[in-house]
Amino acid sequence: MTYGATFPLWRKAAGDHWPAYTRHPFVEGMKDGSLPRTSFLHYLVQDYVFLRHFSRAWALAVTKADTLEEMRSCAATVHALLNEEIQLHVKVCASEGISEEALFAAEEAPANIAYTRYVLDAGHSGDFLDLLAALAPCVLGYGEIGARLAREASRDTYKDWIGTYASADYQEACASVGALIDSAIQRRIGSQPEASPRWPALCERFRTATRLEVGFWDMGLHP
Ligand SMILES: Cc1ncc(C[n+]2csc(CCO)c2C)c(N)n1
Repeated sequence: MTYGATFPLWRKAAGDHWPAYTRHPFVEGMKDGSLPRTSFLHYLVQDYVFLRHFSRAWALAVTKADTLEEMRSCAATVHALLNEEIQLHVKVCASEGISEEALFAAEEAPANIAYTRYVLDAGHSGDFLDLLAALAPCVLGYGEIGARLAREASRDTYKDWIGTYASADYQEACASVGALIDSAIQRRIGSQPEASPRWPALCERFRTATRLEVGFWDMGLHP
């Protein structure tokens, strides 16, 4: 999956942290069905909390955008997160006897706090590009993981999760976030972004968010 021109460059700059995230033992456990259900449910409850804060970060992106088109794209993501992606968590947890009230009241794990507050700070202390670089690993990494697991999964245990991120809808959302990043980069630092003095800091944002994704899977695996 390339999802545009910028993402493959950022992914390469993240080095070994990228496969540590997208091929984490938690992911491989969903692939072969060996991931314990308790780990998955613990992850889902934390992810519900994660999505609330992640929605706030995309809402911050609306305020950091320069054009109406950028604003629309970020606002559409806020809508999809709050009204669609969170619903999957509510549904799966309900079927396991975890109520929405319990989800809302869940205590946020330190790795979870670290990740979302890092992304929010990237937006508060930086501009639209800093924020997009911190948001990108989450959105596009799950697109990559979903597409690969749909091809390689050997068990159906986690097929709903895999199906969500492998779906044409989600893959299209990734393509449009990739296009949003490319046009935002072009608009602010031009067609040779790697030559921009801002480039190393943007790669660093992406790399750090990728490391925080690894920490999130670790947290899921060892509740
Ligand atoms: C820890 C963690 N990382 C990534 C995602 C995936 N994700 C988060 S928001 C979003 C939609 C657009 O931003 C997607 C796909 C997740 N659920 N939990």
